[in-house]
Amino acid sequence: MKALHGKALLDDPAQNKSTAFTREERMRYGLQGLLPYSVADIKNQQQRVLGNLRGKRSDIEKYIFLNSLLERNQRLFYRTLIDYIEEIMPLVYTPTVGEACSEFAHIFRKPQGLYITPEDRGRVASLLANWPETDVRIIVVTDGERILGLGDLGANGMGIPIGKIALYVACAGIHPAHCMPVMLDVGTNNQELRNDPLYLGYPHARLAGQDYLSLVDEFVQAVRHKFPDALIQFEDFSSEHAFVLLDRYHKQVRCFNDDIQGTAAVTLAGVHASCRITHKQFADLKIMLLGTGSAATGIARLMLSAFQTAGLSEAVARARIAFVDREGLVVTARAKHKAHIQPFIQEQAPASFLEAIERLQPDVLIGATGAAGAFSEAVIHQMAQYQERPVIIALSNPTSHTECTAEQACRWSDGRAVFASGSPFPAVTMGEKIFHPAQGNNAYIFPGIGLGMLACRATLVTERMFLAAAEVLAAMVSPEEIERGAIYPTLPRVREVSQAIAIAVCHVAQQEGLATANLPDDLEAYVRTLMYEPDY
Ligand SMILES: O=C([O-])CC(=O)C(=O)O
Ligand SMILES: [Mg+2]
Repeated sequence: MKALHGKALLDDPAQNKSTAFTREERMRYGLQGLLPYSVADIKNQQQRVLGNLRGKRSDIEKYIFLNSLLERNQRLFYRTLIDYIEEIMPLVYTPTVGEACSEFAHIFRKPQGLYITPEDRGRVASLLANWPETDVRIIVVTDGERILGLGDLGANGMGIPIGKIALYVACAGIHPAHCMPVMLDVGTNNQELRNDPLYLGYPHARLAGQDYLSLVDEFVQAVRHKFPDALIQFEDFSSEHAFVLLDRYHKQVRCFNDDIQGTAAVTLAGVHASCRITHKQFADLKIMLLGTGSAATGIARLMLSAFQTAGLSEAVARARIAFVDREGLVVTARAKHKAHIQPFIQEQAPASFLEAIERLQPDVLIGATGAAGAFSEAVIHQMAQYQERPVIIALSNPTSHTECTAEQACRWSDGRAVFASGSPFPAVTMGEKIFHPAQGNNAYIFPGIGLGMLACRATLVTERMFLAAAEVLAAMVSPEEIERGAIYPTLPRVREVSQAIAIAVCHVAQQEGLATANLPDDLEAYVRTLMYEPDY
């Protein structure tokens, strides 16, 4: 790290300690006179941060405040995020990050991350060379076409890679200097954005076809060249591009798609854990998925492998997974199907959503539609009619797009639903009982995958790593959490979860012959040494 002095030191977010510089440091670094008298410590500074934060009237103001803290004092930001994760994660991630993306061009303060546009074709490598860090290990990239459940937000989607990177640091202890958020700003088809005089992105229709693919290719190749140890996380692409890009790169480059694979692993973990509440065998479950996008398809694919691992034949496993969309059960009789769900289409008579629940009587209902309210009262009733403890997982983000709220799932099932959701919900009180809904967000998975990849330097990310991550996560749900009806650990345990997932990733990488790092026997201690603990 460059040795800075005086005002430049106070202006560097990675090195700034502000009022916590000691008298001795103030003398050594030419800071005398530049700070008020009192010497604070990080705990003391945290109290000031929390006071200011809690005084803000709206979540978006809190987001802006926290983001400027990150730009002033990285260690204080991360220390506070880690120590108060239940309070602060929803402000830097879902749901607030959704609003922050929608408002991105209006609340913009200071550039963060790397932007690549079609005008940079042919010189993407030189853009990467402008990045101030040299040892990049984690890249989160989006093209902004499907931001959470909010659709095409163009370059406003930069909020997502920034938020995901904050979670890599807070939830898995990846050092901030190893992380790079990237916006592949290929334009937007959101006319309203393009008409906004304050819009900051490339103000044209989206690149398509070969023009699009060749720009992504150039980016991926430039990363390989400039940052050969980096893992690329694809985030919030349209489903179509998500599958095309994953197919194109996953056997060549260290990469994964979080919406397909991360969401699948977190969901699989929740389904596994739910069996401890419902007292069912995993291999006996029937799963119904609402939605046919990247998340739903990713879940079906991973679930299929998990069922086979549990001993089912491929045919039997397939028959346990049903898709429903706007038109009802997805069956062969219907005219057109998306290629990626082809393997899961059932040979059955058509049925509406409610009829499909009646006919198939699924144990688990999973929503990944982006369609608010898709789990209506009638749907939850129908699930509760056939299952003593229906498992309802409403994945869509942000909260405004959730399939149903925790309160709805609880009330409409007479308190019997086992519920989890992508965005957080507060506890629900019903009579004497308090329900603690768990958050089934890929934040429990991707940070640990990244940490594991950083530890073992595997050349590729594989499905077995996500299966292992799901098993680890499910096994970490404590008896007390299960007792409370939760199918995920509480958020303050997320660093412990990420560490365990990282170790599992190392094991899989070794078994699959993909690890290139020399790993010591005591992986637990080793992984812990890699985890950044922000402090002065
Ligand atoms: O960002 C999140 O909270 C989960 C996610 O990947 C998505 O909804 O696209
Ligand atoms: Mg996403």
